Amino acid sequence: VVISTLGDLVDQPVDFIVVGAGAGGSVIANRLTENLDVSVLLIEAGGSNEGVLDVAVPGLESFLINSAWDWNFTSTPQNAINNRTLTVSRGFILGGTTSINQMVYTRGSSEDYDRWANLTDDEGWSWDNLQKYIRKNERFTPPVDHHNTTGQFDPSVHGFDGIVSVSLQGFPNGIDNRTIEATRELSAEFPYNLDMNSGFQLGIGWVQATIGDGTRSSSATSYLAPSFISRPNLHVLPNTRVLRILETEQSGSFRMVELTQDGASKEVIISAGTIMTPHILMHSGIGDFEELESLGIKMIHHLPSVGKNLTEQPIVRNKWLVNSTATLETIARNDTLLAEVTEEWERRGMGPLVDPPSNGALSHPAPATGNFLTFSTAVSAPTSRGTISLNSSDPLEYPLINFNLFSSTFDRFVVREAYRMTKKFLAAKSWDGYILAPPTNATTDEELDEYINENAATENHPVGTAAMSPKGATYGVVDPDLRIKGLAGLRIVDASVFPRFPAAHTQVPVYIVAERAADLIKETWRI
Ligand SMILES: Cc1cc2nc3c(=O)[nH]c(=O)nc-3n(C[C@H](O)[C@H](O)[C@H](O)COP(=O)(O)OP(=O)(O)OC[C@H]3O[C@@H](n4cnc5c(N)ncnc54)[C@H](O)[C@@H]3O)c2cc1C
Repeated sequence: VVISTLGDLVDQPVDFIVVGAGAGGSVIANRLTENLDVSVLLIEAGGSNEGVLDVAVPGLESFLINSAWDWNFTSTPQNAINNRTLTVSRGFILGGTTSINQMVYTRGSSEDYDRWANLTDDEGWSWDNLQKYIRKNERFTPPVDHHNTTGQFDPSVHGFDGIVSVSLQGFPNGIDNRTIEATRELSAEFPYNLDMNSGFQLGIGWVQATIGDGTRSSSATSYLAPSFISRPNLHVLPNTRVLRILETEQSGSFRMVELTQDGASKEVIISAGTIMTPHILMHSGIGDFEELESLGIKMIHHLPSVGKNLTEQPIVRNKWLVNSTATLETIARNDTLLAEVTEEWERRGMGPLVDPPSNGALSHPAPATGNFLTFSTAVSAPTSRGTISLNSSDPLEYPLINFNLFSSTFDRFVVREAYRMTKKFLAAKSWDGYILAPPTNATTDEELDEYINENAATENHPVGTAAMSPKGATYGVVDPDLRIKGLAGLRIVDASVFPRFPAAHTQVPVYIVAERAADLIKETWRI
């Protein structure tokens, strides 16, 4: 049930308070309230997703960046890329960042999760042991154009009964055949991969996205769908920002959030995401004492790893000029055409807006001239590490976000070599007559570095600022069961707990973590 103030809560206190209704928090709120005897208060800083057209229409995703549904953070100047500051988008709305993201569905490789199991000393995080959670999350559905998908994915590795809809593209793209042809011609270096979500993801294949019937499937439309959000034991409080978590009378036990008089009788679960989770912790006195002391924040629990290990994927969006007008720039530049395709989506649920923006950029504003093939190169498992820190004791002020992008020379090497590989791929015969000009004439390492410095951005996939480590380790923020080290009543369930990247986009890994976390919480409380 959606409530507008805490005063609407009648049966206090609730069993659990969940902070943040994004990928992690929505899963926890849903799974814990499957048992009608368990009550949950889910608090979200942003507003409702109901009726927001740009959120629902996959192809309009770029209109959400820097909108009212974005926290609109900015990074600190990044030394390695000419001291540029970078836009940091995070969803400020029910569904969190799953309501504004690009919807690409990738899990990462089996080795990524097996590495998590090693790093945390907990076999429960291995690829094999997480399979049931992958299935609980995923509902693979036919694409909206009902084209024949045989040979475009491997049904044996997918879940068909989960909650978040996933589908292949629902509108043909001008580069589809050229791309598949190129994997045939250059199969040694660019092999066709039937399904990148099998646990082995090298190669080129068809994109899968969190879309059902041509509409975004976010954690709000899935885990908080009407049949769930109407549960009498689930209280959803939007438009409410949590400033701090408060200690109860019993020292070392955290079961209150600032704003409430009566806290949670069992646990508070923080799911505010990689940027805001450490922010809330530090303002609550949980962090590096030296840093907290310098800001005059009351120190409660010394945990120096809070806010450290910030890991982000650098990306360069390489725009190749093409000999075609059938790309998204044509729509983005023409308001009448944009209105037409939006109407087609609203009337029939069809057309070019049923897929995430790709092949060109439906960017806002569109480039004045030219049509482009955007061939992005990113470091999916970067080695640079940054920090989230505070520069004020005011919890309403945004934290300092320093990715330290390219502080590791390895990451830069990867982006340079990846760009060189895009050139090889686009030299296949299937692209003849299509490519008109490269994004840059740079060829040497030095020239490419300058191109990277001017064009690198982030994938908006920050992770790792409240990382898991083995039970008893003197580093890390949470144990492998996601409880904060040394404290009672507090768990973290979001992308901040990743000890390292799965080499993937990040929503699915968060869903997987949260599905397992819900079981861990149920086990603890036998509910
Ligand atoms: C532009 C963009 C494109 C992306 N594209 C993809 C993609 O294609 N595929 C993919 O897999 N991933 C993508 N991602 C990333 C993915 O969506 C996130 O990694 C994922 O949603 C993170 O989940 P989370 O639970 O950690 O945090 P979030 O989903 O961000 O949820 C955190 C929630 O907590 C709320 N919150 C924060 N602070 C407070 C507070 N103090 N009080 C109350 N509530 C608070 C926030 O408003 C938010 O709702 C993209 C992200 C962006 C920004």
